[in-house]
Amino acid sequence: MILSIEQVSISSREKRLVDNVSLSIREGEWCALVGQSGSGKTLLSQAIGQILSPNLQVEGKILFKEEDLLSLSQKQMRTIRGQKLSYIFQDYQGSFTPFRTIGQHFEEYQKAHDILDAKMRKLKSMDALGSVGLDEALYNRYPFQLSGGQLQRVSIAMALLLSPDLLIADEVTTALDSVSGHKVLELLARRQKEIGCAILFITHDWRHVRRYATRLAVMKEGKIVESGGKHRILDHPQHEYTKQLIQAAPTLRRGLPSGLQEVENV
Ligand SMILES: Nc1ncnc2c1ncn2[C@@H]1O[C@H](COP(=O)(O)OP(=O)(O)OP(=O)(O)O)[C@@H](O)[C@H]1O
Repeated sequence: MILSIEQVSISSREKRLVDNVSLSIREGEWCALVGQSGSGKTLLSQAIGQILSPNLQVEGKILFKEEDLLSLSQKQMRTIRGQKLSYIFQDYQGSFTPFRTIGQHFEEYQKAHDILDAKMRKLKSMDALGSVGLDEALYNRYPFQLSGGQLQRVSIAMALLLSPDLLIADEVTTALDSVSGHKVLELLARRQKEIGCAILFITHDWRHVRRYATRLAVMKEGKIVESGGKHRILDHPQHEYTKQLIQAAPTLRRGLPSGLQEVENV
């Protein structure tokens, strides 16, 4: 296992928001985390990298390559984030500083991870842009000069720059139109194969679960109610809530077994 979340709870002063959750992710797998808004998916993913808001308390264990992340200091976590564990968020705009070029973002990211050779940094940045199908000319552009899809591709390039073992992708296509979203995910799937990282993929879109996930966990009101192989869950959901979610998903109601690809209008 690359990641074992063991009996993790997250609480604010008033309330327990994530309740005794356990979940494991294997090397190289694509694990989708689904569930209604407010069920605690984002909080759980933030607990992994210790980027939870300071008003929240977390208990339990999060073993990442056998090491309990919850026992590490912020300084130790900074070396893990980016190098071994990285994030892509829905709000890709917020991940970029408007008055810095794409190249400057790449520069800072690498300097923060002790890549001290300037030539090497430039080379890696250009390579990374190429790896997500973007023209090298974008290096000198500002974020506002790129489309949403291009910016999200830059986010992917940056998140994968140091070949992490685990990528956490939180609703990364929600802010994109469906064509751009589709391209971004196809690219992510290709890059995942090349790098071999595991992905924790938070989504509301069952088409994406069907197409990309290998495993699936379903969250409801702070608990994981069901988890397992994608085909098992899509074809034979056990929990009533999972059944309801699948029934409500328009493209899955047509009754295709999960192994069959349907033609999607994206
Ligand atoms: N810093 C915080 N303090 C108190 N409550 C919070 C905090 N952050 C999130 N919450 C609450 O925790 C619950 C879970 O939030 P979370 O963002 O993890 O849900 P989610 O499943 O990711 O939802 P969505 O699918 O809409 O993104 C929500 O009720 C939210 O309001």
